[in-house]
Amino acid sequence: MATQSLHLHSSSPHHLHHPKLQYFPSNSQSLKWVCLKTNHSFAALKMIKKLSIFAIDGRTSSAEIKRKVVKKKLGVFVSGGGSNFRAIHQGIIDGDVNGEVVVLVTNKPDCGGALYAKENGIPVVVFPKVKDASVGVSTEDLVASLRSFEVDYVLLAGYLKLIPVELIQEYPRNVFNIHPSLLPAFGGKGFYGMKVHRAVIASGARYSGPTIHHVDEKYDTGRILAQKVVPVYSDDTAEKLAERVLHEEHKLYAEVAIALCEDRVIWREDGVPLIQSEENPNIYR
Ligand SMILES: Nc1nc2c(c(=O)[nH]1)N[C@@H](CN(C=O)c1ccc(C(=O)N[C@@H](CCC(=O)O)C(=O)O)cc1)CN2
Ligand SMILES: NCC(=O)N[C@@H]1O[C@H](COP(=O)([O-])[O-])[C@@H](O)[C@H]1O
Repeated sequence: MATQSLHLHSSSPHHLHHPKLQYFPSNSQSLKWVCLKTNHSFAALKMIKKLSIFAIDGRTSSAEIKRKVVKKKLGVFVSGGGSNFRAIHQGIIDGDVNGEVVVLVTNKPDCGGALYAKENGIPVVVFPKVKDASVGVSTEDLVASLRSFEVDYVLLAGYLKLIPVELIQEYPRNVFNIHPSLLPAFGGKGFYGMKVHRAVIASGARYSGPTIHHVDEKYDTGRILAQKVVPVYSDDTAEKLAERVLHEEHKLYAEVAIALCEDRVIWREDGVPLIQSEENPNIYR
């Protein structure tokens, strides 16, 4: 593979024109890093700015480069089995998600997600306090705890309690949730777990699917970031539909986690979050 030096030019005030930052792409996939001469490469420039100045011996792939970027710290909230949490964690283990789960928060300290966290050495925080028990933290202590873990993003994954406004104010654009229907349909207070799928089937809807959205003060009213359509069949039970939707949830949340950890979630002027394409930074969805 021919090697080429990377001369960085940006209209940003932080010119990154460093003759010593030589990047020798080792495969065609890395070529996108070469000739960053337009504003659209600013995301890539930010990525590179985080890298130390280092010589690349020509064997380093862009995936290895990504791994040298500082990992994002994730705080995951669960109330049940935690299969979405495990899907995100598997994405980290596989090297696809450039992050780490630094804390698991739950209102059910014995749930499957909490047990998985303990088995994997991930600290568990109980919120809100369990009734009539000393276990659990206050809202103030929860926020302080997330800050102490230096959490960058809060990901709700089957968490069944209302996130307090104090946390949302502390993390104004950094809390996301997955819901098992195509919001705004079948969302809000009372719509969680199998209740959602039963309502979808009872309505006669022909399509359902997961939604990942920004979290605001109310249940399921935050702006939508990502969705995937799943067919609803005439003979579907709530359990069969739940299984079909959950399969797509795992893929969608891993995709969103990858984008978040690569700073590829961009906010439109009207407040809608978009995912910037990894292949072409001019494309958003
Ligand atoms: N501030 C926010 N908090 C939470 C949101 C949100 O969008 N904003 N999303 C929920 C997750 N969720 C749907 O995606 C959801 C979870 C739970 C409920 C609900 O009605 N809960 C019951 C209590 C259930 C229980 O304790 O077992 C209730 O509040 O009466 C609706 C939607 C997470 N938090
Ligand atoms: N309204 C919130 C809600 O219903 N969330 C849903 O709870 C399930 C948790 O499964 P998991 O614990 O295996 O990830 C998921 O289907 C998620 O969409």
